[in-house]
This record gives sequence, C-alpha cells and structure tokens, in this order.
Amino acid sequence: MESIREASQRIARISAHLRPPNSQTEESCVLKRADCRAKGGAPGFKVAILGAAGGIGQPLAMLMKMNPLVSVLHLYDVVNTPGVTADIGHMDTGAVVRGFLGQPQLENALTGMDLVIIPAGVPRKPGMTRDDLFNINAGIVRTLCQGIAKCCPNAIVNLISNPVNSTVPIAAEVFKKAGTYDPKRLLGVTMLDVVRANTFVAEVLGLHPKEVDVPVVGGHAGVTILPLLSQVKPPSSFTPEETEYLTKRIQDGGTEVVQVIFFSSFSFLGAHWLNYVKQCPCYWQAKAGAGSATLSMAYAAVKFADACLRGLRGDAGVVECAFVASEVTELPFFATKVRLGRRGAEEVYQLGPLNEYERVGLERAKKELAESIQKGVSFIRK
Ligand SMILES: NC(=O)C1=CN([C@@H]2O[C@H](COP(=O)(O)OP(=O)(O)OC[C@H]3O[C@@H](n4cnc5c(N)ncnc54)[C@H](O)[C@@H]3O)[C@@H](O)[C@H]2O)C=CC1
Ligand SMILES: O=C([O-])CC(=O)C(=O)O
Repeated sequence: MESIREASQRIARISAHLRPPNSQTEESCVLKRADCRAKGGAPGFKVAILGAAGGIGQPLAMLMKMNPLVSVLHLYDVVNTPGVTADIGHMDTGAVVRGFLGQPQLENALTGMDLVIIPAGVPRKPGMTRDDLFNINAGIVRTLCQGIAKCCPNAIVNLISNPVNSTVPIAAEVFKKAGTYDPKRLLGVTMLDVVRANTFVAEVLGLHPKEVDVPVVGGHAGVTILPLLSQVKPPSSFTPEETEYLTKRIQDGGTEVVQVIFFSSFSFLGAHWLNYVKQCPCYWQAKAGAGSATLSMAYAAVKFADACLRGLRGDAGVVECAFVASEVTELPFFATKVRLGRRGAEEVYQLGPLNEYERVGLERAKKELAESIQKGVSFIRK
C-alpha cells in the first residue's frame, strides 16, 4: 500500500510536469528552457516596451512580436506582465519575449536594448486635457528615463506618455543630468496625428488613406497639433470649410476617442438645450471614462517603431514626423518630418512654405508649446 507521504510526493511530481514552463515554475520541470536547442541570437533588434500591460502596451506588444525586425522583445510594467508575456510568447513569430515586473526588474528589462518604447502612465478621462496628466506621468517618465540612462544609454527612445510636449523635455533633462543625452535618439511619438490626418483627409478627398501623406507639425496637444494641408500629397486644394473641419478634427482626434465632440451640430438648440445634451452620458463619453486611444495608438506606435528600426538597419529615405530637439523654430523642441537613420533622427526637415491659415496656427501652436516645454524642463531642474 502507498503511504500518504509517498502519494503526496507522486502528486507533486505529476503536477510539476503539468505546470506551464514560465520563469516561476521552470525549476520544477523536467525540461528547462536553457536545455532547449533554440539559443536565441537570431538577427534583429532588441526592443523594450515600458508600460507593456496597458491599453496601448498590450496591442503594441502583440504587433511588435509580429515585426520581423525584432529578435528580442522585453515587456516591462508594474502590473500583469507575467500573463501578458505568457500570452504573447505563444505567438509563432520569431521574436523571443521576456517579461519584467516592477521596479526591481527595470534594469534587466532595459539592458542591451536598441529601442525603448514608452507608453507607461495614466490616460485621460472625459473633461481632462493632456496637461492634466503631467503630475502623475512626469514622475513615471523621469524614473524610466533614469533607468535608460543607466542601462541602455545608446538606445533610441520612442516616448508616447502624455503630455508628450512636456515628457520629451523631461526625458532630455534626465539624460543631460546623466551625461548621456543624444538629441537624435529621443523622439516624441506624434505618429497618431499623422495617421488620423491621413484618414480624415483621404475621406474628404475620396482617396485611399495609403495614397495620402499629410505632414503634421508642432506638438501633440490641441492647437499645437498643426496639419499642413497646403503640403498634402498628392497636391490637393481644400475649401475654407474643409480646411477648418479637417484642422479641428485632427487637433481634437484624441478627445473624440475620450469623449464624443459634435456639439456644433446641435448649436441650433440654443445654449440651454445644448447644455442638456452635453450632460447626457451617451452623447458625451465615447470610451465612457475607460481611457483614451489605445488601438489606433498601438498601430501608430508600431508604424513609427518600424520606421526607427529600418533607420537603425541603415535603410535609406525613412522619413516620418516626430517631436524632437529642433532648430526649425525658436523653440528647443518641435515636431516636423525627420529622416531616421542608424543614429536616430539624423536630419530634421524645415517646415516648408505655409499659407496664411497655417502661419496663424503656427503662432498659436508655438505659444502653447513654449509653456509646455518649459514646464517639463523645470520639473527636472527645480
Ligand atoms: N503620444 C500619443 O499619441 C498618445 C499617448 N497616449 C498616452 O499613453 C499613455 C498610456 O495610455 P494607456 O495605455 O491607454 O494607459 P493604461 O493605463 O491603459 O496603461 C498604462 C500602463 O502603464 C503602466 N505603468 C504605470 N506606471 C508605470 C511605471 N512606473 N512603470 C511602468 N509602467 C507603468 C500601468 O501599469 C499600465 O499598464 C497615457 O499617458 C496616454 O495619454 C495615448 C494615446 C496617444
Ligand atoms: O487624447 C489623449 O489623451 C490620448 C492622445 O494623446 C491621443 O489620442 O492623441
């Protein structure tokens, strides 16, 4: 007869075989990961996502796992990375996926990375501006950038966390303090503005979005988002109404996801009834307080990260818009088209000819941008 002790030892042996081979249970498995014949080292780039368990982070991680230029994908967050890593790690694409949880694992997550993408931080709720996120996200970005300065100072950084107009100056100041700042390697991600602009302009022109290229300059918040419709490719003309509609819709694209904006169509109701409509939740909240753009942002982030990786690989003619250190205006940071190469944003392009509408927009954008940039700089220098 089997004793209770022998029976429990047998059950322990069986359950060790049944557990999934993640980092916590690997010890008890017969076959360890290290014994497997795949030794890694496939050609490609090493990419870390910080904030990988979030609304943007998860679809972004999935899309980066599908990118053939990525050989190693590190997923870091302060919550839930074991589950997200196990899930994405089962996809039968080439990149090796590793998860890192919490501050003590940040350095391991970052060591050896070629590209670090940062969507960590809180998103907007209805009624908030991006600047309202500053108090929480500034500290998060500072900590993560301190880690980058220490563990992968030569990595290209794609900064998504809002308010981008302030978080990019924060990152620059952290890197300056650490003595690792290379302006070419720090890029604020404004790609979603371009993605939206291409979509909305294509709709107005009756074209496929892939046929359209709209430069969007300035920054990434409200009036600082400045689409240059006079430079749209293919060359197109717009009526004043189309220009006004497109500019506003591109500038308010983020808010349209957080909360529906179509009150102007109700203006015939008068102020009293308009206020009533605004209070109605089904008209007011698109994501009902559950956050901001995540899926289109993950798409845009991957589009931009892929461009950075192609630049790192040495591909010629990789050009995208990004919020970078710049001498295009009197401001220290500004979004324009940049050429991406082995060292990051190797060339920052000038604005090109603007029409009167765009010149007025540029002055408004610069005024707000100057304050947001200064706020970020002061946060570190104070
Ligand atoms: N640049 C752009 O075009 C866009 C920027 N955003 C911004 O991206 C950020 C993230 O948005 P969502 O993914 O929707 O938010 P989310 O709340 O769904 O995800 C954020 C993730 O960051 C993690 N996180 C928080 N503190 C962290 C830390 N210290 N270290 C590592 N991870 C940390 C959270 O645990 C969470 O998983 C927000 O600031 C949002 O405003 C959103 C859309 C577009
Ligand atoms: O609007 C937000 O808060 C998120 C964002 O930056 C965008 O969707 O463009």
